[in-house]
Amino acid sequence: MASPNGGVTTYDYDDSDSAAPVRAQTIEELHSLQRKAATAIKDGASPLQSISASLASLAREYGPNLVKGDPEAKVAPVPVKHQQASATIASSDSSLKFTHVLYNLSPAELYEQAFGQKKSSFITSTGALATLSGAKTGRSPRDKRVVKDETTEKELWWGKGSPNIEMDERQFVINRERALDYLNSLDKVYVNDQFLNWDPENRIKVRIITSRAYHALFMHNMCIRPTEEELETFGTPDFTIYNAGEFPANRYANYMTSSTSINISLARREMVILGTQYAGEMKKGLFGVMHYLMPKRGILSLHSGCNMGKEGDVALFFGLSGTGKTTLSTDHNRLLIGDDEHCWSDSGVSNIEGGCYAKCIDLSQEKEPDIWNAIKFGTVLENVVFNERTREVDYADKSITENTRAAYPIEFIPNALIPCVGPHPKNVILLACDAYGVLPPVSKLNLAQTMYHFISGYTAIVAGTEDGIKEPTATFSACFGAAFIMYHPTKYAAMLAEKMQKYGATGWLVNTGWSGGRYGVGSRIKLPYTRKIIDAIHSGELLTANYKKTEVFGLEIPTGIDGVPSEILDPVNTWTDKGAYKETLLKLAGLFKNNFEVFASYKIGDDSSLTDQILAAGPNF
Ligand SMILES: Nc1ncnc2c1ncn2[C@@H]1O[C@H](COP(=O)(O)OP(=O)(O)O)[C@@H](O)[C@H]1O
Ligand SMILES: C=C(OP(=O)(O)O)C(=O)O
Ligand SMILES: [Ca+2]
Ligand SMILES: [Mn+2]
Repeated sequence: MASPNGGVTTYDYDDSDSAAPVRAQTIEELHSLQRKAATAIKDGASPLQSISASLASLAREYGPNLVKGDPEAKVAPVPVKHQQASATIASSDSSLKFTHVLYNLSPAELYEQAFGQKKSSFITSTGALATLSGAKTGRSPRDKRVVKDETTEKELWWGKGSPNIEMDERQFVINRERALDYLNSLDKVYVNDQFLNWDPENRIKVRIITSRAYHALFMHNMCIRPTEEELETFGTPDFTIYNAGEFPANRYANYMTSSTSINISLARREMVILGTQYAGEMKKGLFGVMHYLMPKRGILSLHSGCNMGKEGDVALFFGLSGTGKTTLSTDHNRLLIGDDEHCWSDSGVSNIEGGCYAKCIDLSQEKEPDIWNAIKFGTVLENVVFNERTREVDYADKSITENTRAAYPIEFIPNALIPCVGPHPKNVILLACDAYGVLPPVSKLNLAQTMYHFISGYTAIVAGTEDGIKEPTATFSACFGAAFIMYHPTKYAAMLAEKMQKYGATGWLVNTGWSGGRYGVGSRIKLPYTRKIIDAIHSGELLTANYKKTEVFGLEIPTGIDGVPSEILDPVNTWTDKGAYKETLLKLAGLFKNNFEVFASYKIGDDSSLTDQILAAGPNF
């Protein structure tokens, strides 16, 4: 204590002061006082037994020697009971080894695990967990394989344009065994049991088994978090992910074209990941599964963000990765239902996930305050660059990738609507990030045009989200998410048309991409303008505005919107070289026409007049 006298500082080293001493006699005792026993997951064998079954080789009756808890905790292993039986049918040395299972750890525990595990995990100045996903910083769609069997051969979309590249059942179980052998060879694995879909009647139980603590935290944030009671009665999962992404696929195996492989067996209800640690692979993989399961129940799965106004008006934001679903659905004046994956059933909309996965390249506090503030303790920051000393993140830095990401639980957004469900949508907004700069910032669509553009799914793939993409590249991604759909696009389109008609939703096409010239010449439409456009859609202002029709694409464009310079509403005004504009417009129209040819022979819905109208809703030139 500082002495009040003469400015001389003295210190009191007396041990016999009045402060109560801690009630510990030894340092170990003191440490044990620090942590209060948690009531969390019971030590009972039931989740372990179920995990053991998940991790079992198909050639053995029992799983590996699993034990709950961290090996570092140095408690004697108490293996799951039936494991003892496996000793009698032990088939290799690996069955003598114990693998510790860390089950549904909390974010704080996962932070500590991540720090111990990798040199690449750090805490940032705002408390987020910054980490690296390794060699892959985006999805690898060319390495996705789906088991083609008698059922899926008939049911799924295969061939040109389809995301489903086939593999057989045999190769699936070989890859599964490779992943399991890797996971079982580790001292510890992380297991999360969680849910998908906020609609209680259509909730799916998922289990994620992974070698990396950051993957477990990512899925903790992204899937719906069970309560303790829900976990006790969790039982057997409906779908399991084996994430052995740190270990490569065998590139000499059948159907493999690289050491990265993402495999889905719908019959086995399993996904195996080898050779990629990009976390988005898990969430988007499960999305594919929902695209299979939900339509079977008459529920439409949507690659869209979703929010709701104070009056209960719901809007969907369809768009391929990086086109603005997360940014535009996270709106301070509206309730966030979800940023990426939804279901539309007869009772309304529901979010599939429990969290958001925002791109954070060039993130600014001013333009995206809610996302900015969500980057705090518990949030996973993938592949960002930060100051070595202050640990402040530099969101402008693309040294690792342009696809830097933040994954946070949805309740980190202050106006999230929990549970994440809402009534039937009023507005269906198709986000197209046009790298050619010729699509209007906003157009009102009739039903046939909405279907035409939904099936076309024209946009740019922005740099980084997919392996090998270095700059915005024009693409047609059916249903604005062709990489994730399972059935033919027209199946989803017919369902969307039926629901939009039934519930009277209005379609809009919003260009969040370029204006005043193509990528490299023009510039990206300013986010504040896009926000004003979206506001005018929500408020109903755009329903009653004055419209004119564009040439070639025949789009209805408003002549004025509050807060948006009128001249940008018609893209021709923003191009200095009008000849180049027309040429580019025709080029894009030609691409649309070519792309749609494969869909021209499909009937959409029961109403064949709709099919004709959709065909006529494309560009005319
Ligand atoms: N006019 C605009 N509209 C929407 N997003 C824009 C616009 N201009 C720039 N952006 C940026 O584009 C990115 C959109 O990404 P995001 O919302 O995460 O896409 P998605 O959720 O569809 O994958 C964000 O980084 C956002 O800041
Ligand atoms: C996570 C992804 O998508 P989105 O940008 O739509 O969230 C992705 O495509 O890897
Ligand atoms: Ca003292
Ligand atoms: Mn998103």
